[in-house]
Amino acid sequence: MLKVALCQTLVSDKKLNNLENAYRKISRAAFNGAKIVSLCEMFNCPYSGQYFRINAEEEDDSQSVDMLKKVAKEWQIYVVGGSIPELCENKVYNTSYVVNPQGEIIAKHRKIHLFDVDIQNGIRFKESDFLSSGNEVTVFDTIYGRIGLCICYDIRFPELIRKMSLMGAKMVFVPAAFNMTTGPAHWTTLFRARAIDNQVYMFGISPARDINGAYTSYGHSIIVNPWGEILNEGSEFEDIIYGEIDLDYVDKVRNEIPIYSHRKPELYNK
Ligand SMILES: NC(=O)CC(=O)C(=O)O
Repeated sequence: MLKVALCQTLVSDKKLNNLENAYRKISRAAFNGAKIVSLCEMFNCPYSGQYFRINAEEEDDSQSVDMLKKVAKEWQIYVVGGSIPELCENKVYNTSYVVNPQGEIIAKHRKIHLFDVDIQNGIRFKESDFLSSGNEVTVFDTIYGRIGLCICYDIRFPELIRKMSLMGAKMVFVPAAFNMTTGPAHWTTLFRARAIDNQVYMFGISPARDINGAYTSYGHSIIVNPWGEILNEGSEFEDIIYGEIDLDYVDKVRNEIPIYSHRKPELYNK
């Protein structure tokens, strides 16, 4: 069994506080036996357009990435570093870095699909006013197997998670920040659906809810198994959500319902 932890942190506009809080939460999760620990989307600044560029960091000169490397090495764990605003050639990306137990970056995902929505009587958000989009599907290898990684709105594109699964991922991490319109409506269903679709473990990692913040996150960080069952789910408050993962269970479910050998992509992959 593999212990995984999701750190649902309360993110403020004080970057150093966010980094210290993330460092403490990751350390506590590792002390409690977690071997893979993940943070939420935009763990170093609020998930709101006006904060992205002023908090953006270049990969080679990043307090946030340095913290991830330090804590991963200290505790000999994998850290999925939620996401941060990444500055590169004057563009800002919503980027997740993954660090191995040696403190090295082993993967980097730039959010592919930007959250541009306008929901009547609900949320209006235009991420593309502030951010540029990534264009790569991200999987990475660990001693526990291959893992997929995407960010928040990316989960709404089933083809993306299917692609990661076809590339060999048995677990998919999704640092995310759903809100009070789409969270109650879609969060749980999306994670359960992608888990059942692809027979993978799905991990959703949200910031804690800040009702006074510029953007109110839903919270409810979640772990779903390949059968679509919720193994653990947080509340709206700060917390660490743990799950015991059995990767043989992925194979068991895939043998019982062999969708990968039954699929007929020639009919629908046009
Ligand atoms: N914030 C996002 O990127 C996505 C989201 O909140 C949603 O899909 O709903």
